[in-house]
Amino acid sequence: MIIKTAKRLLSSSALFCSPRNLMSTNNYIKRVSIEGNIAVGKSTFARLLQNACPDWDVIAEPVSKWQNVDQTPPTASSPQPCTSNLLEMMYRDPKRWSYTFQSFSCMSRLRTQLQPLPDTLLRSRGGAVRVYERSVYSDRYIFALNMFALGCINSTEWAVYQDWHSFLIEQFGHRVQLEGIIYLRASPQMCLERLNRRARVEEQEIELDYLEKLHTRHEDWLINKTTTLHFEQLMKVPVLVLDAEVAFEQNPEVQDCLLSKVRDFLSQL
Ligand SMILES: Nc1ncnc2c1ncn2[C@@H]1O[C@H](COP(=O)(O)OP(=O)(O)OP(=O)(O)O)[C@@H](O)[C@H]1O
Ligand SMILES: Nc1nc(=O)c2ncn([C@H]3C[C@H](O)[C@@H](CO)O3)c2[nH]1
Repeated sequence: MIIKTAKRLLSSSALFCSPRNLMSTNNYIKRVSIEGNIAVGKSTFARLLQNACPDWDVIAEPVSKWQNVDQTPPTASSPQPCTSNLLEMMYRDPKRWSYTFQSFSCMSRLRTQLQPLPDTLLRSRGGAVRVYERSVYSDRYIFALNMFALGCINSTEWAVYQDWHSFLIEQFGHRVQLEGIIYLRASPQMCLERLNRRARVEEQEIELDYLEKLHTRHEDWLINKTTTLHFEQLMKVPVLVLDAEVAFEQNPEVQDCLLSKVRDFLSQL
């Protein structure tokens, strides 16, 4: 009877409905987002986490969706799907495309955060962990807010964005909450260096000033706590700050140190 009930709970979205995401008496799902400036190393760190903790469900930021927005479904007469690169459009003409970009990025993040848990995660012993690269919260409190401050989103667009963002987050409630945030922190200069080394074509025009503004947004939200937030639970989410200035990619000792900080953090959530 208990097993049947647990199976039903695990296989349904009821999993997300209780205040602490109860999976069974001793088992919780812990959802954590990795936040940080552009090119600080979130994807690299996410891959490191996935390799070190194969039981965890680590979900990448849906950048390729933004680079390939389907315009029309393929038909018999035109079998090649026609796509546009919204990331490139946003960087090329931010005043024209920032609102469109934020609505699409936020929707894609929401979809990601609402994805049902895979069976492997549900079976994991000692509690399930899901890690997202960024979240619906950084969409608003880092990027959209910054675009508004820069005048790339006008006040009507900002009011509309905030209205539907608040409505959706309130409607989905526990299903889109986070139990923790990992903040990868490095200087904007270091991020620019990594960004240039990575050389993503859409990002060629990004300047230090833009990364400095985004850095300040992260600091205000996650360290100084001066950003005005609109969700009570978000104000209380614990934040683990990791020094991402160090080159951890080729350094197993630094990797082990970072991983143990993450494990300790998760064990306390
Ligand atoms: N700790 C590190 N030390 C040195 N280089 C790094 C480090 N972390 C990442 N890199 C390199 O920096 C570049 C950017 O890393 P990555 O793509 O992981 O950044 P990101 O934070 O996911 O970027 P975005 O904000 O665009 O999603 C890559 O070339 C990666 O190899
Ligand atoms: N304007 C804007 N709003 C977002 O919500 C957002 N999220 C990510 N990005 C940019 C940063 C990297 O170039 C690239 C990959 O992270 O996409 C964003 N840009």
